[in-house]
Amino acid sequence: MESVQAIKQRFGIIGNDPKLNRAIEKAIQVAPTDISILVTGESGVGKESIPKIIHQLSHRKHGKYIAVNCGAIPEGTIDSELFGHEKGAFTGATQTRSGYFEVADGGTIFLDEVGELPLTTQVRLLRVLENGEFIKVGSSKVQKTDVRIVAATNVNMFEAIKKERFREDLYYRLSTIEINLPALRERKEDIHLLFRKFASDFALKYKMPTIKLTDEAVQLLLRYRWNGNIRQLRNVAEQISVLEHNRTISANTLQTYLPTGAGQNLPAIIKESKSESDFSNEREILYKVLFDMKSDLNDLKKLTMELMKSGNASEVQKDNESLIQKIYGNDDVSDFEETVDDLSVLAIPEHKEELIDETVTNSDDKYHFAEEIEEEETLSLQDKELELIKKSLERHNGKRKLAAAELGISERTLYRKIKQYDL
Ligand SMILES: Nc1ncnc2c1ncn2[C@@H]1O[C@H](COP(=O)(O)OP(=O)(O)OP(=O)(O)O)[C@@H](O)[C@H]1O
Repeated sequence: MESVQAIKQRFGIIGNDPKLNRAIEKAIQVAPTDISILVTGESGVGKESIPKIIHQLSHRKHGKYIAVNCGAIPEGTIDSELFGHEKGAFTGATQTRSGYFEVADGGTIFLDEVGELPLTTQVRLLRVLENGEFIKVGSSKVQKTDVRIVAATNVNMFEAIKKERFREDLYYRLSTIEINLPALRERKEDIHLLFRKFASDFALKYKMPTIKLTDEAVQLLLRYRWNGNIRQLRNVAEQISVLEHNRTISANTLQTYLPTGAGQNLPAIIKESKSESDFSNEREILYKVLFDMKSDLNDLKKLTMELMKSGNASEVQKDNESLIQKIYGNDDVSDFEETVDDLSVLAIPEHKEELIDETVTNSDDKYHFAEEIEEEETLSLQDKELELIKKSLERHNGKRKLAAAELGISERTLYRKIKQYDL
């Protein structure tokens, strides 16, 4: 059996913390078995290395290893991604497609952010875990697969179970053995070690001398809370490596790279809250309004599509109560039915293609002009959206739930945006 030290070297894992060593040791022990593993720990602690170790040290190492980020796949397509679909199963399913569980037969699937799986997908997953069976979307044929599942989560699963967002039976089936990775703030000894490693990597990458922290800066580094864990430490090391001319970094300089939100354990410079939601100047408020409008517009688009499909306002209202509540606020929701009283206005024009053709041929210049303007606006809105999301996450110390509530979007949408913007 390979030693913990050898594994750390092989997988580029830095640190000597006993809890980290124990987690790696557990991964080595469980690898030869087919037991389902749940890797737990805050975001950015390095959970992704555990399934890789397990796969590489198992008899499945010549099989496929597929990592799936369950939070990043839209709810509507996740079943088809995981289990595949039959031709004609839904609009756009022009061909039969194999899902990850079919492709990874004989290998390992890593389900990252498993707590984000929709409940219907959880049922399918439970079946695979129990007897290796699954059914493609749109099919009635039961198929078999032999896949080892390693899942990971950074949310409190008991909370999710209590809120009925996660099935209890699936949780116990997934977490036969749990491997927990400690938060960076619990690994004080490793913080400076990791920082030095990242500083030397970035010096090499950017062909600049390695940055070095003064003793005071090291103390600050150790006191800081690192809510974003190793990912945040790495980002800070990269920013400083690129931006600072003076390669000796003082505590004051380091502090400018550390968000000073509440709970960050800093020699507190506490900002006074200026407004209810703390969007502190007019420009920000304006962006927030734009952001909200964009979100409402997307919600309205979704509702309109559903109305066009079903043609039945009260049915759509019943299925979308929370969305309607969100758009119409505390106003009487009968506004909604009034608004959509005349459904004919929503009918899709029968000669859609012809209409589009006309636009292109009759007013070619106008068409291109409109296209360019739209692109520019979209781009700048995207920047603002990114800026707002960053600010909100900073303000809430990386807590997505609070940031999503402040931004008025769902946690899933926020999660996708974090991945999209690589935050
Ligand atoms: N011990 C370590 N040594 C060196 N780099 C590490 C270590 N642990 C994590 N990293 C680096 O930190 C970053 C975050 O790690 P990773 O993506 O595995 O975190 P995670 O816990 O899976 O986060 P999330 O829950 O957000 O997916 C990666 O760039 C990874 O390479």
